[in-house]
Amino acid sequence: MYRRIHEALVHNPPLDNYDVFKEGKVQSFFESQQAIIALCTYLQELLKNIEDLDEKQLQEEFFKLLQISLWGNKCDLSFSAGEDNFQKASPLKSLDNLKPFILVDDMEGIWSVLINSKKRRTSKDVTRVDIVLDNAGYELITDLVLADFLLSSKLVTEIHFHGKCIPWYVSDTTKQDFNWTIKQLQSANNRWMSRCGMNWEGNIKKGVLVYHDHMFWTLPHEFCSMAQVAADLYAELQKSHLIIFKGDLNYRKLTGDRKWEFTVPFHQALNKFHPAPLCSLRTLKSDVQVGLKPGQGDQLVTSEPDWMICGKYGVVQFDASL
Ligand SMILES: O=P(O)(O)OC[C@H]1O[C@](O)(CO)[C@@H](O)[C@@H]1O
Repeated sequence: MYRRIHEALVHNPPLDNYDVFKEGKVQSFFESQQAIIALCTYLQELLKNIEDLDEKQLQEEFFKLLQISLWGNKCDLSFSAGEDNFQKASPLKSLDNLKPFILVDDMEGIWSVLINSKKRRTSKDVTRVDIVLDNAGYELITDLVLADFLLSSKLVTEIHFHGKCIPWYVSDTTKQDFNWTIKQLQSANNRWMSRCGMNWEGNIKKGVLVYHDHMFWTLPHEFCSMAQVAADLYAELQKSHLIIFKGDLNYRKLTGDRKWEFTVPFHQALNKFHPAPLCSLRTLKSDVQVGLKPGQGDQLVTSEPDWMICGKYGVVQFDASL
């Protein structure tokens, strides 16, 4: 459907660049303004003392921002059928209450990759994290905040974002959305927001924050076929130390969208897709889930029949093997 909409527009200049979902995405950004201010303020305060944080404190901050990025995935215009589901509550205050809804928590494994690579790094080495983006609006801000923290803490030296070439699943991020968001922050009437926008623009200019897009992300293939279907993209991802896949649709494509038993290991469901250590930050909106403990899924089926599609639960799921 999204390709059809794109096709209809692309053949009809001057509408060929028109994004029919732009209005919804812009509204989602402005409706989440208080949450965005809270996040930008938190980040700027954190950056003031980032050099003084010890390893434990750095880990705590990383876990917080990773969870913020996970729950940012609740804000999605395809899930809410275009209806209002913006981030209204303060994202930092709600983290403790949301913790019980994380069904798989592999944050420690992700941390090990980052801290070990920081410790091993010489001044010439690059540590690269790739973030395969999902929704624009509030979720994208959470991803940019996480990226800024990773760079500023020197846990990594480069962040590569991957977005969609055409408007997709209503609110998915395109290059236009990415650039628009950074411009909006720069010119915002709030000093912390504008400082974030200026820093991020600076990081783009320095080449440590890079935006990529590729048609593969809007083709129907499961990710285990990437090496054959899009060898160039697979080779690009192989340069990464950690790939973060955001959102439900990416999870479906990681696991081949099959009706797996809940206890099947994530590694098995990836079906040999291992360009680099990878993780998924996803709130559950569709009926595929792997890597649960025995009985965990069955218990939820009984207590909450719509647990897989209601967007209330989340996973931080990691696979290290190559
Ligand atoms: O933006 P996300 O997290 O990828 O969610 C998209 C999901 O929303 C839906 O469009 C509706 O739930 C699913 O088909 C799809 O997997």
